[in-house]
Amino acid sequence: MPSLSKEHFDLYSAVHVPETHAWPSSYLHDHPIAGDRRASIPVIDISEPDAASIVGGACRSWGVFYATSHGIPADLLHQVESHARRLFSLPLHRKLQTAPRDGSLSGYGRPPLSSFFPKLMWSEGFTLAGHDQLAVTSELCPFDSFSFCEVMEAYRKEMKKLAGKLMRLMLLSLGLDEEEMGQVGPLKELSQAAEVIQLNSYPTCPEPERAIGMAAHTDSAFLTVLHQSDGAGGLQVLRDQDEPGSARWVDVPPRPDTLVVNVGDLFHILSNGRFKNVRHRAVVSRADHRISAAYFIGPPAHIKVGSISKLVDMRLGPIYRPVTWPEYLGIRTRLFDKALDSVKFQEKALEKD
Ligand SMILES: C=C1C[C@]23C[C@@]1(O)CC[C@H]2[C@@]12CCC[C@@](C)(C(=O)O1)[C@H]2[C@@H]3C(=O)O
Ligand SMILES: O=C(O)CCC(=O)C(=O)O
Ligand SMILES: [Fe+2]
Repeated sequence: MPSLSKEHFDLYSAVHVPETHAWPSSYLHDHPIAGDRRASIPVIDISEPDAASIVGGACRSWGVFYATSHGIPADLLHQVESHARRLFSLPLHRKLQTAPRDGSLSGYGRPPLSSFFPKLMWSEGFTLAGHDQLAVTSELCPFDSFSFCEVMEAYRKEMKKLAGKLMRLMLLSLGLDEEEMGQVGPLKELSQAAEVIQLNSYPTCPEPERAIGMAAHTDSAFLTVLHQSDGAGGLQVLRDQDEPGSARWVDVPPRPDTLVVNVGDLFHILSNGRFKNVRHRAVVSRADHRISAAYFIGPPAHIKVGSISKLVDMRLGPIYRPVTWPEYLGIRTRLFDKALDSVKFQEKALEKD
């Protein structure tokens, strides 16, 4: 069993933020927090007839929106959340027993972005990827692994249907017709799509102004659908489309009956840069133990994602070279924030270094 070193400080009983988890204020306050009402994330009823153009507008300008009429049963969302709470409330040594092994992504541990920062984040994660879910969870909680796995599998299926609808709206807004949509892009091999569920736990923090729940990043997949528990919230997105130097963190608080949808790097590539791969982070609070469940959808492992040819200026060519999701994840493991730049045609040299 891995040892319980200070690397695995128990966040749930903390009365102060140790140095290992104290982030420099220059990092935490790199941009101001938006205070004005204009900075509010679009809320979109995705069942409306004109949803595609509104979704397209939100993806271009924000890279994130709230979806209503999403069709995921409220009861399922509650069950996912309560199973996640129960999982994270297990003793640390039990959770560590499920740390990913033998190349698997699934299990308890720090998300990959953690290795790019000298400080630890005020959160715990549990990743469920592909068909190895059951093995991991039956080891973790033998007493109720069946219901945990059933709930997560039901969640995955519902989320996949929703992701299909969302990607259809996004592609429609980019000018693809029904026939083109079936031939190119994420809908072509939807049944084989790669999916990952990431459960995140952000325990209450005695000094929230010194810690970060999840450091700033973009997601790598096509898109992410996020359910967050009620309460103070914590998700923030970087709004950076105005004049240079005016970027601001905007709160994305929980709203009843809505899910948060954000554009990932691969949809940014697919749209040849039209959709914003939104940078986001999670802050923590003194009062709320927050849970989030992120669903990521990407192409099947063997499919290369390149820009849709209709969206490419023939004189300039595509901005990015085509990549598979596993290849791109590998690049991110080495370059993190610079991964997208490294697959830009103009900047190929970076990745060769
Ligand atoms: C498929 C994946 C996407 C992800 C890396 C991972 O292998 C599994 C966890 C995902 C996650 C969740 C937290 C933020 C993030 C950047 C990270 O470090 O781990 C994402 C990764 C991603 O979007 O690339
Ligand atoms: O918990 C959140 O609000 C953000 C989680 C997130 O960004 C992720 O899992 O990629
Ligand atoms: Fe994320």
